[in-house]
Amino acid sequence: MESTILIIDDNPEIIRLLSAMLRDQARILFATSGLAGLEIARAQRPQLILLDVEMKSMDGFAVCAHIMADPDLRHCPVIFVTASAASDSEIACLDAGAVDFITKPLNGAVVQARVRTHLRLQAALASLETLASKDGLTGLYNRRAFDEQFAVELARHRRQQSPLGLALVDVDHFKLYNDHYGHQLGDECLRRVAQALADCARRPGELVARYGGEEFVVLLPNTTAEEVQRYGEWICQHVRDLQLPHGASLVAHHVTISAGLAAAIPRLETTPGQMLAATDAALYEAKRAGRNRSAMAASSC
Ligand SMILES: Nc1nc2c(ncn2[C@@H]2O[C@H](COP(=O)(O)OP(=O)(O)OP(=O)(O)O)[C@@H](O)[C@H]2O)c(=O)[nH]1
Repeated sequence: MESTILIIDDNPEIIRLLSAMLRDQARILFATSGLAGLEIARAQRPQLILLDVEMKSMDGFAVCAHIMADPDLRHCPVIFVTASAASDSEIACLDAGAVDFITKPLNGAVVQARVRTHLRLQAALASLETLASKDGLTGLYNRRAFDEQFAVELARHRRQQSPLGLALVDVDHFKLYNDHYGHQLGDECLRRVAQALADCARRPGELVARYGGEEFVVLLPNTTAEEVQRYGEWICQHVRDLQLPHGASLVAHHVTISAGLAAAIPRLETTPGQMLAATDAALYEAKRAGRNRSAMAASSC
């Protein structure tokens, strides 16, 4: 994927020069003021920002402070472009959160080398982040990523007093599936169920994760109890519709799932652990009632 670099400088001549130096390395965006630059950065999420220090209305340090304070932007590396080569000005740039700085007059080879290094580092970091947040077998988010997002969403729904839905999904008689078909086909079955759950996540913000083993968890933002109940029925049907043979199942001839469901407008004292426990109890109830179905948590969280 081609990288994107945002140049923020109030001197169009510098923008033209930098663009000419870097156009073979990345897609170039530019802004001639700090405010416009921040807007473009939020909308386009560039891989690197080249930021002029000495701008008139909002200087580079102020822009950098906004970038560092924004959770969506602070991972984007900033290289300051400055006319001053004095060491206290270098230190000020690095202290402000920049990863590097380039001094004027601009030297094409130096600019290209520094930018290349930071784009490489950024790409390596992005693939490490993917590795750290995704489950290797299914490609879904892993439990760590889910736990992080769940905490964020719970706090947001508490603030906005809107209902947050949660589903805990378990493949029925999966031990028997493994015993019958072998571990490799068991893995393939988990991939197919994971894909089916991912296909059912259609609303913005819905997050499907592998919770562990043959268990999956789904976060359903702004979803009422009735909607969560319908969602539960829908995913059970969707997995039934896959018609994956399960010759050893005690409930059907094909692979089925059970789902525990909960929805709550979080109170001040509601914790992720409480909501998960309520959902887990509902999953237990769905299993107890015969599997191949969903059940709603009885208690409000
Ligand atoms: N193939 C495969 N099997 C896994 C994986 N992770 C966990 N399992 C298996 O999933 C099975 C889960 O078994 P149980 O917890 O007894 O659940 P179950 O057989 O589905 O029974 P119920 O949930 O009560 O319907 C175990 O046999 C695990 O070895 C995996 O990544 N791949």
